[in-house]
Amino acid sequence: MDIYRRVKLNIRIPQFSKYAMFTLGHESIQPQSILRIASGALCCLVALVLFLSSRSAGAMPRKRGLPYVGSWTFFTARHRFVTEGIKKLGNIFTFNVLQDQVIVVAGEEARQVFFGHKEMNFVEGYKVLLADSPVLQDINIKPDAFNDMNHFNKRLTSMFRRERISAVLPLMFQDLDRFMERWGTIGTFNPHEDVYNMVFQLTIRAMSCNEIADDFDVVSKVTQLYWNIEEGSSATTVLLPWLPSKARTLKKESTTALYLLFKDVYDARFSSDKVHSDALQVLIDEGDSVNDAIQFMMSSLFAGIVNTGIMSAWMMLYLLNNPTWKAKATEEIRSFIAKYAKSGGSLADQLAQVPPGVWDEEMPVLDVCLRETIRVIMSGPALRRNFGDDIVINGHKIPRGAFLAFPMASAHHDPNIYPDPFKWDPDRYARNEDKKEHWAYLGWGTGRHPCSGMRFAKLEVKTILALFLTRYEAEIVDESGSKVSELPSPDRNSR
Ligand code: HEM
Repeated sequence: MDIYRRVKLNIRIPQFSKYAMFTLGHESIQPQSILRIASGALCCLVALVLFLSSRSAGAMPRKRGLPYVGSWTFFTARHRFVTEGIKKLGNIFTFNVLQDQVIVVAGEEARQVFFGHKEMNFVEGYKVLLADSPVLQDINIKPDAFNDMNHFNKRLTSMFRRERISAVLPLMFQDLDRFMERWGTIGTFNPHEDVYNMVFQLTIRAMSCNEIADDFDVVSKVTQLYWNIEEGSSATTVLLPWLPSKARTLKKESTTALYLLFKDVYDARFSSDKVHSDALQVLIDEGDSVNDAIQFMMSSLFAGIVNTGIMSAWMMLYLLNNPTWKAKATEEIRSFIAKYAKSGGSLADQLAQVPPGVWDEEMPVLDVCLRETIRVIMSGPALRRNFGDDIVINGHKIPRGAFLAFPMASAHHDPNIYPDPFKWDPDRYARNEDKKEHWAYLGWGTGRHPCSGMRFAKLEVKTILALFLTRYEAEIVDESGSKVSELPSPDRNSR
């Protein structure tokens, strides 16, 4: 049996002042100062007419942006841009990004169309307005069959078959064990770094290849390339794709480096007789070409890591800050160890003996804690593009080709659905608060695009928390080492 260890979690406090100042300085002041430079009463009159016409009956309220590029803030502080827009302009408003129209919609009626209508195109919405997932075409390589989301979802299903999870679960616990060993028996760590890194490790283990997952240094290299690519998707790279920039060059170089790293592993497999049983082998066995296999491994990193990392880190913090729920969660895990871990070993070995079906379906306490963590934390907008005919939402026409943004916060933080919405309270599901309106809970998506990685994401979060809670006594401290009794709010505007 492992000895208990003590660890202090060092949490990073977000810099709110930066965002507050930005609110005043950018979106609202800038258009007025331009008017002032143009000077005079005529301009003021024009502004007044524009303002009044945008509010007249039937016209969709409009949030004005900068000349030519449109609403830059949508890319730099998306959550604030959207929630302030709804507060000022109501449950539908529009703005421009270059020549494209984006329409923000909120409310129950909007949810039905946004998530349920067959012409609301998921891939186009994210591709154009987010553009952060690397595709091989960016580096002039053509995948063979990996052309759409269906292909990716089909391969994810193969990865998450129960027999595959049974095979990979012990390796995931070995990874976590090795990772936590590096903390020693006492010390501090930052969950927003170390927990993300654990998620990287688990994702690479389950969805790429053992050659990389076995070597922490190579995993770190992949992690660095991942963040380079993420940073290469800034407002500038999305809005001004023709503008040469350091970020874009770094993104291209990192995508190439990631491709070559995966390709070396793929090629080495063919010159060796060793039998493998990892995700890459599943892809090879399913007949994927080298480029399709690499595109899958790259996409799985970008589909899964950020959300899973954020939710695992915040769930750890919420549990440590709520002794009652922490005790319930720890008890739940211990009861399964007692029931299933017959052959002993380290805590990691014992947890690996709990069957996949139990992780999937029989952990109501961890499930409800994760559900609540996602509700509180997930606030940014989901994105779509209308690929069908014009449709009507909230009394306004959504033209064919328009982009749509639906802020998750408009459901998750609506006090009429979830009273005291920023309070972390897993008991609210026993009170059926999430059943008050249709599709009031969106944490795993709904309608036509529910999350296809949900089962694996839940497994990752639970394995990290299970080993952590049973192994450590922990408290939360700030950067100066003082105990924190109230958690800071998440930085909702970071990408
Ligand atoms: C805690 C972690 C996660 C959360 C909270 C989460 C949440 C979501 C949400 C809300 C959506 C719907 C987005 C929309 O409607 O615009 C979604 C879709 C999706 N997620 Fe996740 N996700 C997580 C982890 C993962 C992982 C680990 C993977 C795979 C490796 C994954 C793969 C996907 C895919 C492929 C879709 C699109 C499905 C489709 O279009 O059919 N997710 N996820």
